[in-house]
Amino acid sequence: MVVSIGVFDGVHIGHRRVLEKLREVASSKKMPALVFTISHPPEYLSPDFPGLLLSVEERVAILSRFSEVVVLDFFQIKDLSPKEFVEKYLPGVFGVVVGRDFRFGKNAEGDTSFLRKNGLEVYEVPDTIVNGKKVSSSLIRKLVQEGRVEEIPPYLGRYYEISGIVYRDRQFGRKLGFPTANIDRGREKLVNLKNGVYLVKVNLPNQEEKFGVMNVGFRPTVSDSTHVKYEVYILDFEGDLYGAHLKVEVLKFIRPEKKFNSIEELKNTITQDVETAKRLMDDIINSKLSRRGDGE
Ligand SMILES: Cc1cc2nc3c(=O)[nH]c(=O)nc-3n(C[C@H](O)[C@H](O)[C@H](O)COP(=O)(O)O)c2cc1C
Ligand SMILES: Nc1ncnc2c1ncn2[C@@H]1O[C@H](COP(=O)(O)OP(=O)(O)O)[C@@H](O)[C@H]1O
Repeated sequence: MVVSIGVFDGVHIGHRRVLEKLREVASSKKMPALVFTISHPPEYLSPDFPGLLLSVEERVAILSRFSEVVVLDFFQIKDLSPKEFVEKYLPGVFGVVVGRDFRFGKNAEGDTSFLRKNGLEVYEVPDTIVNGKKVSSSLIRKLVQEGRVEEIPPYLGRYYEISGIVYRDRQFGRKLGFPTANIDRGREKLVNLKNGVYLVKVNLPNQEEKFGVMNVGFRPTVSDSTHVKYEVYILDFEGDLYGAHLKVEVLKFIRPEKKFNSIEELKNTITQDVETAKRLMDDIINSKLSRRGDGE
């Protein structure tokens, strides 16, 4: 068997190169491939850690498109010596495909030379560089936190996406004329987008895709909560989404969140946000159509 080991948070294009190499080595050796994904990075324990890009379930769902996947609980492996790690997880393994600087075990004492000494073939995949920068989960987390979502696709390989179950709230949105699906992102500590309004594309449970406007933040006009809320007003949609699982691609930052002096001002601004979103949506649709017209 050939394995890959790492956190793989985000499953970005650098991770994808490692996964492609894993598949290539496994098929050339006619061996099965397996990814060990470590539930959390060591930085998770630091108070400064901004949060994961994906929940472990979301990550496993993406990794499963490339290979069989097994989750290693970080809290169970973090104190193993390199020798204990190899004995416990790598018996019978032929080779290991990892990124550069791969470390494992207690105090990150294990490295690729330790693996080689223990008879394993090691395939090290070089760093992936985009725009002169090394692609990394921490670089993408920073772009998410700064709301720079349009800059994310070259590193992540797709737009940043949030997902979760739609929950019921106090139903003020529909009174305002803009019902919003509130998304519960789950219990995991996930990175938060900068507070503000975004153009998004929503994947509905029936696989239909709709554009929308998402507000991320505390809703200072109507609440004094400090819990970050994710809520989406879906364009050209009517229906009940309570309990549904939504995936939301975050395409563009529109404006920061504001505290308005009246509900009327809030309502007028949301009306403008919807106009802005419709214009941007038309631009996206037209640019796709014209690209198709170029005969690509
Ligand atoms: C496009 C959009 C932009 C929003 N912008 C703001 C904002 O700048 N400030 C704010 O306090 N609330 C903002 N909100 C949140 C509204 O206050 C919230 O949707 C409304 O109070 C309904 O809340 P409910 O989910 O509790 O029913 C925005 C909502 C949407 C859909
Ligand atoms: N265009 C739409 N965009 C988002 N949600 C909608 C839309 N039309 C209907 N809904 C439904 O309305 C609910 C949101 O209404 P809202 O009054 O904001 O209530 P709540 O405070 O419970 O979120 C959504 O969860 C969904 O079920």
